[in-house]
Amino acid sequence: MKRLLKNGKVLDRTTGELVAADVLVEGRKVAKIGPNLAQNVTVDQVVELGGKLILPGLIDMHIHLREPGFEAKETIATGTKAAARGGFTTVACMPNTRPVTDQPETVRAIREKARQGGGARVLPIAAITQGSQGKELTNFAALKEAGAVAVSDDGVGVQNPRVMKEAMCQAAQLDMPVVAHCEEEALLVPGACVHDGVFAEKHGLPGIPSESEAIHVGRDILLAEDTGVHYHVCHISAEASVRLVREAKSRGQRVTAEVTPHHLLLCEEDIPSPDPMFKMNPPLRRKRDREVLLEALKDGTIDFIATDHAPHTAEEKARSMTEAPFGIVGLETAFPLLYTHLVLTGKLTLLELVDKMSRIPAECFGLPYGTLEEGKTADLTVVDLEEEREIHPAEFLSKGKNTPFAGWKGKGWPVLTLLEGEIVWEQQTPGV
Ligand SMILES: NC(=O)N[C@@H](CC(=O)O)C(=O)O
Ligand SMILES: [Zn+2]
Ligand SMILES: [Zn+2]
Repeated sequence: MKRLLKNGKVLDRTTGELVAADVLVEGRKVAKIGPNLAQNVTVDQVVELGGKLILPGLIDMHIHLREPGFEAKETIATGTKAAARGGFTTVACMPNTRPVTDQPETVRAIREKARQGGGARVLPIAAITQGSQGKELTNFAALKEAGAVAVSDDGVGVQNPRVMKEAMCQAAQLDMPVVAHCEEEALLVPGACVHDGVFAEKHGLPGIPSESEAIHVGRDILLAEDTGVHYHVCHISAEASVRLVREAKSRGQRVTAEVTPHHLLLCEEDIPSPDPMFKMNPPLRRKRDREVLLEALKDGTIDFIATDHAPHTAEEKARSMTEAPFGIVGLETAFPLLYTHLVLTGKLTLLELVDKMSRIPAECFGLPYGTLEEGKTADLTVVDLEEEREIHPAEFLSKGKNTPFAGWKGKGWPVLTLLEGEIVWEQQTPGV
């Protein structure tokens, strides 16, 4: 199958400018990129792009697909469709399912289901400890052999430093990244649901202090130092955590970090009222933290963006601020939100944003995706940079409608997504 994406634009990596180009897809690969390719080839299908932007398929190294066990929140089928609609072609899913992804069979089952569902490439992340209980390590070698790309107990922090140290030693031997949800439970109070700051104070809500994150970041950097492990910090949110990662990187330690769109765009001051749509872990922190996260993303201290797409049911999110589960969805809004609020405002260049959502996560995890190049896998996302649209959660393909961004307007909507040369999502009616 030969497919020509005609009259598109691509990002010139040397100038950062948009240049007119066609992309010829042959089978699973990008065969050619250049102007007016139509003159020289016969193809099976021509897709007219009308000047829209062709990007490498986006990569999200932190999402929750909820299957097995929590299919009311999301399934592999709905989550990967949501990914495709958001322009993501590769997603890494966290192991806090039921059962927890702590067995090779579960890893294989997720990969098999994802292959059938077909919306996006799914890379399972397996648990560090059995049941993510923080006690007994899982069998990293067997999990890797089954296809796990990393280990994480996301959802909870590994409380015992001895367990974490042993995990790092074993992961280093197998060259598996240790992906850490950083949270020290000894610093938490029951019912803690928002940052321990002005909003918590105003509404009399129990707060989550920044140190509960940073103390694990610091601890883990120390523990990882002599092991040579690739240590990755999930959803970094606090200034102190950023400072610790920066120091580790300055010594050449193999530490990476991700930040979510919501921590880049929102802070505690933006929470209108005690509304569980603004409840996520880690919480929205101070304005100062948000500014530091953006600076750190720009200067490379924070490597890339991951959504932490965390779907929950309407019923669960209708509970009170202390009772509702943590987490918000992100796959279907990440690119337009960040394009509109970081690129169009001049805080990041388009090339920076795209790299931090494709090339860099791929490089950090050694994946052969994330760039638009001849000869590479044809994972592609076409984006409309012009049309402004409003976010309507009812239109999400994800089962989760839990977003604090409902009603926000933006540009930069993905309109066409190709996975290994096949169209996996295409926008039908404008405005949907
Ligand atoms: N981030 C969240 O608020 N929630 C995540 C868990 C997690 O990522 O720690 C979830 O699984 O719902
Ligand atoms: Zn987490
Ligand atoms: Zn998560």
